[in-house]
Order: sequence, then C-alpha cells, then structure tokens
Amino acid sequence: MAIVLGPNRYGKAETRLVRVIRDGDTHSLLDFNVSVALAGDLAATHATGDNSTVLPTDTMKNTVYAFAKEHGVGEPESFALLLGRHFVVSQPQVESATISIEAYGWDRLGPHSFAKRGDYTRTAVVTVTADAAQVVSGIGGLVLLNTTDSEFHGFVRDRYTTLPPATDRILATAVDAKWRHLAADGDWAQSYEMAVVALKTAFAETYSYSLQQTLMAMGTRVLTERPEIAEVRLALPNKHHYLVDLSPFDLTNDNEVFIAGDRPYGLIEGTVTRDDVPAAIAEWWL
Ligand SMILES: O=c1[nH]c(=O)c2[nH]c(=O)[nH]c2[nH]1
Repeated sequence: MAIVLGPNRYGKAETRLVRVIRDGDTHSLLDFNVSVALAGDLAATHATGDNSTVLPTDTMKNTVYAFAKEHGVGEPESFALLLGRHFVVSQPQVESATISIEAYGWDRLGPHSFAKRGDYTRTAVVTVTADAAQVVSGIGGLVLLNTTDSEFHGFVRDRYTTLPPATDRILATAVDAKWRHLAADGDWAQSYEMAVVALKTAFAETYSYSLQQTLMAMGTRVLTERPEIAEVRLALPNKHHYLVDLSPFDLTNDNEVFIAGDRPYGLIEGTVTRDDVPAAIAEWWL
C-alpha cells in the first residue's frame, strides 16, 4: 500500500479588482472578484516543500492588477481567458488554469457616479489548457417571484406528510445558474444578456406544477434561444411563502397575506443539456 497525492490545485482566491475607465469626464466602472486556480506539476512542493515549480499566489494577485492596467478589463469571460492563457503559456509546469470571476453591477447615476446593484452577480469560470479552453458563464442570486400560476399537488404522502396540496401559490426563487459555451470566443455581453432574458421569460411564462418543471423550462429556453450554449446547470431554492391564518381576527385570507419564509427551503437542482455536444474539458460546479 502506498499513500499518494490525489488531484490538487492552488491559487489566489477572491482578488477584488475595481477598474475605472476614464473617457474625459465620463467614467465607467468594473468591479470584479477574481479567483485563480492552477494545476500541474506540483508533486515536489507537496512531498518535500520544494517550491521550484510553485508560482506564488501573491504573484497571481499582482498579475490580476497589472493585467487590468496593461490590457484593460472588459467582459469577465474575456479577462478570464486572458489570465488563464497567460498562466498556461508562461509557466510550463501549469497544465490547467481556472479563472473564476464574479462581476458586481453598478448602475450609472451620472458621468462619474454609480449605485451598486445589491442583488444578483454575473459569473464567469474559464478553464484553459495547452490546447483547449472552456467558458462557463452564469448568474447568482437573481430573485424571481410569480404571485400565481403555480400549483403543487399529487405528491407522495407518507405518515410524516402534512403539506396540503396547493392549487394557487406563490413561486419564488433565487436563481443560481451556470451555462457552458460551445466555443471559447463569442459576444459575451450579448450572450449573457439574452441568456438571462431567457431565464426570466421562462420563469414568468411557465404555468408551474413544480419548481422542478420550472427548472426544466428555464434550461430548455436558454438552449432553444442560444445556439452557442451547450449545457445549463441550475440551483433553485424554493423561497416558500406561507399563507397567514387570519381567522383568529375574523378575517379571510384569499392568497393575499404571506409570511416570507427564510429557512429551511427546498433546493431544486438540475442540469439541462443538448445530447449532441462534446463533453466538458474540465469539471465545473454550480
Ligand atoms: O415545487 C415544489 N417541488 C417540491 O419538490 C416540493 N416539495 C415541497 O414540500 N414543496 C415543493 N414544491
């Protein structure tokens, strides 16, 4: 029996980068959280602490900031590809580089004034190897709610089941979604905007008998409308809204007054994929 090192990677997580682009008096702002993870020939440092193939994580952080100045920052997918390719090309021991970016939105208030969008974030996870690149885009924390057109009944009942069947309920969720692109180039801004429109439209337009059905409809809509996307992964928390019992006050409650539940919550997760696309080159998670 031997004990061996299994899969491993390392990098600098959550480098916070704010880049101001000045066009005279009119400025724009990009606000990223960048994580770098490198994998490759790292046996020596794990075995003996021989760091001769270890690019310091501190250097990765510096590279993020220097690239923001030298190359500028645009779409998160483009910046992630630039960084990933740099580490694979410049460091022979690096076999794969995964760059993950969360992009925080700022709404313009004036030529150089902005208000932070407090809700959802845009994400990009790019994996680069010597001969391939994989781009995964996504959104996190997009809260959606339908006040009707949602039912849930016909479910399994056992001796612990108390949930009453619902023929008209609130359906609410905070969408975490990621989608894998077929190619490593594209119009990232347009693709992202239209994928998000597809997710929102499918949520709003689906008459739902379960959040699972809504998940499938959302993933299907993205793939139907966006030929550049191979596969969509969704995690949909069921943000339960409970009808308040107003009968002690001699009041009716015809689906008008709710308690917004916090936890626990149902968590519905699934992948919707085309059946004729190449497999992912690297594992990716939601
Ligand atoms: O859309 C739903 N799916 C479920 O699986 C489930 N389970 C539950 O208690 N409520 C719901 N709602």
